[in-house]
Amino acid sequence: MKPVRVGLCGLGTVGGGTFNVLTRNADDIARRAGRPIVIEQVAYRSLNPDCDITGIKTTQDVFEVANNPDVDVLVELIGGYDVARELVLTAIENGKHVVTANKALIAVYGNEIFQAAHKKGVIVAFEAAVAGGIPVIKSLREGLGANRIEWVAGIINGTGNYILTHMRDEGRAFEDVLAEAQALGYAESDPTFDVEGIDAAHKLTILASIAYGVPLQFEKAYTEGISRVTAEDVEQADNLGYVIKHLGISKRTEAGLELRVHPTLIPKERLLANVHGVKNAIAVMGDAVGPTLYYGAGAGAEPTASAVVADLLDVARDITTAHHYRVPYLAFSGIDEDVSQLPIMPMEDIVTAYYLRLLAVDRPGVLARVATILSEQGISIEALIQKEATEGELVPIILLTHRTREKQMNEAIRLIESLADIAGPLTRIRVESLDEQE
Ligand SMILES: NC(=O)C1=CN([C@@H]2O[C@H](COP(=O)(O)OP(=O)(O)OC[C@H]3O[C@@H](n4cnc5c(N)ncnc54)[C@H](O)[C@@H]3O)[C@@H](O)[C@H]2O)C=CC1
Ligand SMILES: N[C@@H](CC=O)C(=O)O
Ligand code: NA
Repeated sequence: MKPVRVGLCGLGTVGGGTFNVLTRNADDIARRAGRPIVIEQVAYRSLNPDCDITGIKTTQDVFEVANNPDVDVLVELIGGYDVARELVLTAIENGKHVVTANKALIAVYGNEIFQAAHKKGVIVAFEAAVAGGIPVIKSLREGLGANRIEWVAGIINGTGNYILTHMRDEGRAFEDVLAEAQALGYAESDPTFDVEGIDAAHKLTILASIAYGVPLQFEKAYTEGISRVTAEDVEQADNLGYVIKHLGISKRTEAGLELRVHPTLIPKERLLANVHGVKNAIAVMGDAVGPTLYYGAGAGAEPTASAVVADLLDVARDITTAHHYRVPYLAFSGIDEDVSQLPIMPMEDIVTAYYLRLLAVDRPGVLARVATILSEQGISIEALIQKEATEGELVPIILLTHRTREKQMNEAIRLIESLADIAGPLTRIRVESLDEQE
C-alpha cells in the first residue's frame, strides 16, 4: 500500500527522537498502520548528531515542507508561537494533516487552527503536547467518552517536577537542577515557561477543553510558578504530612470551571505525591468510571516521540480507512456548535485550604492578632506550628487552614501583612486533598 509521507520540521530534542523512533521501529509501525510511514523531507537549522539523515531530502526552510506536494503529514516540532502558527496554517491550507507537540501553539491558537483544519477536512493531532509520552489526550477524548468529567488534576510539567524532586532529595540549588533538566532536553527553550507555570497552564487549558467541551481559553488560566517555594516550605509541609507539587487543576463547579496552576500541598499518601523526577501523572475523575490515573514520562526525546508517532499512526489509519477525522479535535463534535459556554471562574471564587508561612517579631500577642484576622474573614485554622526564633528576633509561624474562598484569604493576607509585627510578604500555598484513590 502507498506509504504515508512525513515532512519533519525541527530536528531538536523531540524532532530527533521522532526521527529515530520512526526509523528504528518502521516495520512494526507499518504493520500497525497498514502501510509504511516514511520520512519524505526534514527541515532543520542545525544537524542533530543522534540522527543519520543520509539519503533523506533536507531543507533549511520549513515552509518548503508545508508546500511540498509529496508530503502528506507535516510534523511541527520547531516550537514557539508565530512561525509555528503560520507553518501549520500553511500546511492545512495545502491540504496536509498536521501532528504537533507544541502546547503553546494549541493553547493559544488552537481554536483558529481547528477551524481551518475542519474547513479543509484534515487532521491536527497533538498528543505529545500534553504530558509528553502519556496517552492522556487519547484517554480523555476516547477512553473516557462515556463520562461527565468532574475534575482533572496533575503534574504536567516534567522540568518543574524534576527540579522539586532533586531540590528536596539532594538539597541541590534550584539553578543547578534547572541546568541539568535543560541539558537532558526537558525544558522549554525559555525555561521560565516551565518554572513559572506557563507551560503547565498551556497543557491544562488543552485538557480542560477536551474534558468539558469548552473553547481553549489560556488567557483565563491562573498561573503561579515554583520559584518562590523554599526548602523551609518543603520541610514544614513534610512535618504536616504533605508534599509540595506543582499542579494543574481544573474542576467543574456550579459557578463554572476552575482553571489553575500553582504549587500545592497534597497529602503524602496520595499517588500524585509520589510522582518524582521528569515523570508526570494526571488524575481524572469521571462520574461513571470514578478516579483514574495516567502516569509516565512527561518530557524527553523518545518518550515524547512515542506520542508524536502514535499520532502519525492515527493519521495513517484514518487515511487507510478513508475516515474524515473520526475523533473531533477537542473531543466534542462540531467546531462551533456543541461547544459549552461553561465560564472559567475567577481565581477569587476558588474554594480551597491553605498553608501559610509568616515571619513574626517574637512578641506576645502576634499570634492572637493573626488568628483574629483569620477568624474575622471566616477562616478556621486546622494546624499551627510556631518555631523557635531562628532569624534574629523573627519567628516562623506555619498555619494550615480549613477550606475557604480565595477572596477571603486574599483579604486576610493583606491584613496580616500590614501588621507591624509581621515581616515581609507571607508565603501562601494552596492545599488539595485529591481523592484520586477513592
Ligand atoms: N523537549 C520535550 O521534552 C518536549 C517538548 N515538547 C514541545 O516540542 C516542541 C519542540 O521542542 P524541543 O524538541 O524540546 O525543542 P528543541 O529546541 O530541542 O528543538 C527545536 C528545533 O527546531 C529548530 N527550529 C526552530 N525554528 C526553526 C525554523 N524556523 N526552521 C527550522 N528549524 C527550526 C531549532 O533549531 C531546534 O533544533 C516544542 O513545541 C516543545 O514545547 C513537547 C513535549 C515534550
Ligand atoms: N518543558 C516541558 C516539556 C514537555 O512538555 C516539560 O518539562 O514538561
Ligand atoms: Na501525551
